Amino acid sequence: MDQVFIRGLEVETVIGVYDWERGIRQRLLFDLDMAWDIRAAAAQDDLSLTLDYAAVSQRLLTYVSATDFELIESLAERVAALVMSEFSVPWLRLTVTKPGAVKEAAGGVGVVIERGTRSA
Ligand SMILES: Nc1nc2c(c(=O)[nH]1)N=C([C@H](O)[C@@H](O)CO)CN2
Repeated sequence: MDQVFIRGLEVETVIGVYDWERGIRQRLLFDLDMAWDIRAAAAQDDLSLTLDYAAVSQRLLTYVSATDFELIESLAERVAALVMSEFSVPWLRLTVTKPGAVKEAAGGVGVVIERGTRSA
């Protein structure tokens, strides 16, 4: 299964459960692996036949920066649904990392979700 990916997309948004988090913006990182058969685009060297990672990135920057969820789980579900419906992605794996949430966790903390159907 071919994939188009995005790594370490940084977005600042309102996110968090606690009162002190509701009035600030915090940095989140998004990693996305998205199923896409790239053969037609490669054969014709044509961007319109593939999944445009720049377009997906821009959409996520716009969407996420305007949200204010408490849980990263809630945000992850919305982002996955948006990417699948707006870009016709049949399967994805999404990692949302909240880098500053646990200071002792050097690599950040977060969630990983997989949604959709992954073909062979
Ligand atoms: N599984 C989760 N655990 C926690 C979350 C979350 O969104 N998902 N959020 C918090 C707080 O907002 C925390 O990030 C503040 O430092 C705690 N645990």
